[in-house]
Amino acid sequence: MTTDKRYVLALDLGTTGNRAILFDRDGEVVGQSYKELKQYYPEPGWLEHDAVEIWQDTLGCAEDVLDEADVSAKEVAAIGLTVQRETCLLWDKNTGRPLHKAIVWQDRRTAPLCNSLRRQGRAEFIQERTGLVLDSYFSATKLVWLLDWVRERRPQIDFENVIAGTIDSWVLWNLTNRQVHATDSSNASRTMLMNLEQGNWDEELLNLFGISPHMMPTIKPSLGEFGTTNLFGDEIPILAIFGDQQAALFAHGCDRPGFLKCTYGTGCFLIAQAGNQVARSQNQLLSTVAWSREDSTNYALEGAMFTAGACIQWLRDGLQLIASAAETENLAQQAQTNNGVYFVPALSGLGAPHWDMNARGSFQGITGGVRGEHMVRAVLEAIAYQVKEVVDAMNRDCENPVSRLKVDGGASQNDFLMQFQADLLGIPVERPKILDATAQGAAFGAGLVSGFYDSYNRLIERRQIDRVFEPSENAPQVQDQYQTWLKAVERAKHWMEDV
Ligand SMILES: Nc1ncnc2c1ncn2[C@@H]1O[C@H](COP(=O)(O)OP(=O)(O)O)[C@@H](O)[C@H]1O
Ligand SMILES: O=P(O)(O)OC[C@H](O)CO
Repeated sequence: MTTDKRYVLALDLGTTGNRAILFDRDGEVVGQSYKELKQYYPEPGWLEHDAVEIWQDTLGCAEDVLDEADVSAKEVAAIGLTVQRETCLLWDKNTGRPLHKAIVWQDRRTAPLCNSLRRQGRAEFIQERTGLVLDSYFSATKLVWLLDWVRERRPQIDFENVIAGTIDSWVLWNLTNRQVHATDSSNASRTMLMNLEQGNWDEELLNLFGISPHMMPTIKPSLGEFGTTNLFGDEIPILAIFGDQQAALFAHGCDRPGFLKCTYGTGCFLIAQAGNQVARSQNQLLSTVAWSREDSTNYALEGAMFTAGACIQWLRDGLQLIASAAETENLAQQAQTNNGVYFVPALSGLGAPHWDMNARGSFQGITGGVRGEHMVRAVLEAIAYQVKEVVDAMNRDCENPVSRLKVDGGASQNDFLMQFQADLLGIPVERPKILDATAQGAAFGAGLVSGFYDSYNRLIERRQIDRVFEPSENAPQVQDQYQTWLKAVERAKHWMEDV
């Protein structure tokens, strides 16, 4: 490693927005750039992203952060890429153009296809092969929908030129001047097409979904070589790719069984490290890849909750009840109680532990005295209640009960939410200074592969805690409310009929 290398660049492409962050040798942030991403809702329950916008914003954020920090590509040791998972697209490798907008992980349009596969008795086979619950959350049925759409609307297309991928593959392909069509095993494990035990595309699953193997990216180790980019003035190697939730697990130092974290971003994702053996849940949690190296794979158990920060975004953009996400904290404090209002955050159905694609969001318990701030508070409380459900499921699956919750992500900056979470769980909630653990994990990974960082343990030891929220005297009352919320959840389930 030459000494002119002073930084690692993390590209963190989330659901709500894309960011680029520069980290120095101490693992500290020296600059960042962020751009919110447009969300397209063409029909109820559908959500799309413009993959060209994702790529342009990725490039723009990376250029901005380098410019603003006055850093040249020569000084960047490596790039680490981390992305929203499952969201996928098809593109034409000759023109470089997507054939349709990307279908986002929250999109429910393929629920009927999943239900039909379930009726055909395929759910257990799929879960056994992939570790995943059969659900429209994952990429496989989204790719089926996209392929059908292309066959119908673009019959002239030559399918030999059509390739598929999750957001990491799309951005990597563009970063490398269309040279590298690859993904890493943490992202691949979320497609519902990867054999979890073997770490390769499963032929039977590709057949089942009618996906031709030539379309699929090569699966590589998360920590390893993904090619280089010369788009910033000099060659920079891309040395790590992770799904964003797995990147956060890496950043929190959760590299041994018994360690877990919860990221409060667009959705909320509780992930427990399982070590080098696939862990199977008895309680509707997912088995997934945490990350892989050339010679080893780490696995994890995951509770995926689809709507967390997304319902705050909805209060802002949909209901226009608030002007900024940050306002929710004061409003919830001012409200003092939820005034009997409970919110079920099933805006995209329910993930763990219910896996109900047909559930929809609801406010319940509304009476004449309810004001906006009670509804805001109910929304924040709901984020915490669903985490409690998943922690309980994790406790049933694992030997040692969760005794401390390490958190990160945009919504974890909300003090009301974090205190409410500590009260509800009755355990401390630990919030680090750097909330962008997803980006931090990608930077740590790429920096370690390049030799820019020499010790994972030292990086983890250096991370600083911002605040620990201890359960307060309100805990018993908050825990009582949880039972009422569970009642509200039961009423929101199975709302939609299959078409
Ligand atoms: N103070 C806050 N309180 C609650 N939610 C917040 C706050 N600030 C940001 N958020 C939510 O955090 C989410 C963005 O977090 P981030 O970790 O960047 O998500 P992603 O990686 O999914 O794009 C948004 O959905 C936003 O509504
Ligand atoms: O955009 P985030 O950070 O909420 O993460 C999305 C997840 O990766 C979806 O599985």
